[in-house]
Amino acid sequence: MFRASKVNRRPDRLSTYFLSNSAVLAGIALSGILYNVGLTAGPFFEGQLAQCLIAVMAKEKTVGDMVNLAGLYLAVILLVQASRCLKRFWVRRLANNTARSMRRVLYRNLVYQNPAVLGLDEAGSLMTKAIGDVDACAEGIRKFTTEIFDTGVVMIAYLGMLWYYDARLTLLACLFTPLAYLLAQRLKRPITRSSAAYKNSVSRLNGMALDRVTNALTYRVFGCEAQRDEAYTSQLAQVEKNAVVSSAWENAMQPLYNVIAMTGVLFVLIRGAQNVLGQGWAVWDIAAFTTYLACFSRLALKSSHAAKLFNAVQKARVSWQRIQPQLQPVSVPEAQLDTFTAPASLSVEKLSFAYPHQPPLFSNVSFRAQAGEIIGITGPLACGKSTFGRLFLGEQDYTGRIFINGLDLAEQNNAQLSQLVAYAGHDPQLLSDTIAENITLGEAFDCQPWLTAVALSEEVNALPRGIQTFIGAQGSRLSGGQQARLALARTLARSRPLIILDDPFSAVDPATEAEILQQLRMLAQDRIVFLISHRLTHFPDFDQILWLSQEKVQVSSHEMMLKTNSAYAQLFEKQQRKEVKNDESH
Ligand SMILES: Nc1ncnc2c1ncn2[C@@H]1O[C@H](COP(=O)(O)OP(=O)(O)OP(=O)(O)O)[C@@H](O)[C@H]1O
Repeated sequence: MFRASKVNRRPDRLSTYFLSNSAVLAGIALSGILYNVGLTAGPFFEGQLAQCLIAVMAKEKTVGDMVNLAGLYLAVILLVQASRCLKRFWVRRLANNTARSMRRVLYRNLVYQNPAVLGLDEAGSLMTKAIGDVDACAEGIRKFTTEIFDTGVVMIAYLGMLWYYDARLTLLACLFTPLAYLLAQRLKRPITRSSAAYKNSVSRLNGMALDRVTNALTYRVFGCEAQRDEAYTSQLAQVEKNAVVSSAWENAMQPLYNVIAMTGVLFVLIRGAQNVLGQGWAVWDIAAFTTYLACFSRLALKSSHAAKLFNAVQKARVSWQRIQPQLQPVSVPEAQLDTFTAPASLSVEKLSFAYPHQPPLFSNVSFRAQAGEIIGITGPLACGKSTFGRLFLGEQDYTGRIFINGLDLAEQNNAQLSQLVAYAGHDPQLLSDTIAENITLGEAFDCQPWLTAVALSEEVNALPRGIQTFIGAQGSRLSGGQQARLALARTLARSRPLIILDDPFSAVDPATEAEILQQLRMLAQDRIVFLISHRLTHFPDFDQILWLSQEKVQVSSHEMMLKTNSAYAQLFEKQQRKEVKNDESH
């Protein structure tokens, strides 16, 4: 169940992630200001200690005064460091919350996207790449937030201190800091470019690794392993090259920023000494000189960090730009409830479909069906049987209308559609999880009746871990027939008015097919079933037959089809003869 939080409303805006963490931000602000303003206590106490030492040597103060001062210094530093720990904790929490929110939005967007888009983009690798970007973004947010305080606030505090001691000297000595920023601005482009090139090459490499694992068998069978190896190695070399360039741009700049920002120290030493001698713009003692020098060097160091922060933000921006399009708001159901209670009804009116720039696959399909009916769908090879079934999943636009239980399918969103239609396609699409989890998908119900319905319970119960058996990636530890039956169990377990089964028995032997069909008849008494198949063995038992072809679309009973549709009659009789021959040969 997903709550309609701020993040769900505008997940494509970076500010959303900050706004939805206002309490955490308040914690960061409080501890951050305390820590960073407290940092100026360091130079102040160092100056006071230097002055005190001189006074002790001149016998104007005692060693006890010095120890008291050092004790106070220690207490203040402890307080400052405690604030630092708190600030780090809150910043980490902000990054974790952001990463979690982004991952959740990403996951939902991928899962609720049009399945056709998922098919094209390989959802798995898309997700892997996107998660890498989410992590980079969250890390960017963490660094940015940290540096806003550890660099921004602390620099203001140090500057205030310097200004207090000698405003004119501060202006002169700090002139070099903007120069370091200017340089950072100029180098923005090559740093962004090299970072983007590196990230893209890593993404491509990840995609190739995933492709090699997924299609390992195909590459082996077709003898293209060496070719794939070569392509992978060359991409790996490219990644290494890009990593070196990107890291060189990032790291080589730091010493340069440091040198530029520290140049002002020359003025501090000369004019500061003149101040102590009473010949400068201000009148200083040793404490003031020590404090000013310590403050300035820390400020210079911090300003060079600011340039580094800028690079980190640039990197995070590249990642953000890549994932932002995948973080669009989506409408998601409040809860996945089984809403179907009434007996099913279906009305298909003048349904026509053509893929873009292609002639119509079928035109003007019209028929009605009532609860308990099984409709066999067949036709010549590649006539559009699977496409017809998938139209009910809202994958493609069609002309004509489809009503399920009186609801116009075209007006339903993906979530509503999922409540009306259950589907099992060619590809079982099994999860790398247990048998039970593949049926329940996280819901709490008994999966035994569904295993029985697909004639799988005996085989599963014979396994040492029964329904808790892990089936491996894409069900690789099951046979093809077992995979198909498991996918079928998952589909049947969903109480939906329309069940679409696309060639569900291609990997199942005829006896098991007959057993499952018998079960299906009982289970689907209040539902409508589409059974898409080339194999017409059980079509005589079905309530209606839909014949699909470019030339002719026909809906009627099996008997009528035999009399009026010669193509159907020929196909059926040919299969009958083959089955008789097979029986005789056994
Ligand atoms: N996404 C697509 N874009 C364009 N054409 C497609 C697409 N998917 C399928 N086709 C084409 O549409 C036609 C029908 O495909 P479909 O898979 O629906 O037929 P089918 O009757 O189920 O096939 P089969 O007899 O192999 O089971 C085929 O010519 C196929 O190449």
